[in-house]
Amino acid sequence: MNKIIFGEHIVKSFGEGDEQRNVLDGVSVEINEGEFVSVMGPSGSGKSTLMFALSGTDCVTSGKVLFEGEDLSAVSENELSDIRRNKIGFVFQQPTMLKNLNIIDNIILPSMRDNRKNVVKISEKARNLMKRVGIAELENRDITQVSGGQLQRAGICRAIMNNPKIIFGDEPTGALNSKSAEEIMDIFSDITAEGTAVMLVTHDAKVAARTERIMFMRDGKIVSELKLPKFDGKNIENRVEEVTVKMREIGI
Ligand SMILES: Nc1ncnc2c1ncn2[C@@H]1O[C@H](COP(=O)(O)OP(=O)(O)OP(=O)(O)O)[C@@H](O)[C@H]1O
Repeated sequence: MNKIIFGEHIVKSFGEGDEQRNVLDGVSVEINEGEFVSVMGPSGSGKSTLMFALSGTDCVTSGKVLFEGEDLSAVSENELSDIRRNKIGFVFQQPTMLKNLNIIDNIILPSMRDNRKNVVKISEKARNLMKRVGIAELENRDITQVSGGQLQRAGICRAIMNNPKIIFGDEPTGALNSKSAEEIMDIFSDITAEGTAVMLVTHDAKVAARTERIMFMRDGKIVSELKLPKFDGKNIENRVEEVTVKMREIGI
């Protein structure tokens, strides 16, 4: 399996002098093509900071992040923004969409930046993705005229427009009811089956239980990992129980 990301002994500190604190304290992590992974841990344990470090959003204080073998701290600003734009997708709890654009325009906007001439092709791709995630009929709606789950589906379409190698999700189902959350997790599962890796940061055992590898963080370190078989639609209760037991074990 191809390695997409390799983070080696990542340290990220904030503050100076006596105030300096390692929010990531020597984290090593590997994410492979098509892997579905999640990160859990108490509030403030460094989950989002890890996501920002692995995605090149934020630089690391020491250690390395290799993206498909390329050291993110050694590439130029332009190369880094190319990687972030074309190889990485982001999905947040609240999709950040522009209010004056309808759903499809919000989805295609980031792809248009490099490719103004291909608007027909890009729109066609967006329509296919919207169909796939069940929001085909909403393309002309204003972003205020759709549900939270539908908006999140649009956010996922936007994140996968450029066929990224990996999608990072920060509590992507945090604002959704349980049915919508499950549907979003089904979409992530499908995406990983096609080879795109997905890494989710979550507090929700049910979300983590859908992934295949759960990293548990505490005080800036990965203190434990749980591997689960690929989810086949069955026995979610047992998976949630396994995650919950592990959470209790490490005091989350
Ligand atoms: N830019 C920053 N400057 C200073 N401290 C920061 C900065 N970003 C994060 N921190 C601190 O780093 C620690 C880890 O933050 P992080 O957001 O990674 O935690 P988290 O595990 O994602 O928490 P939560 O579950 O609450 O989202 C926190 O104590 C936070 O206050």
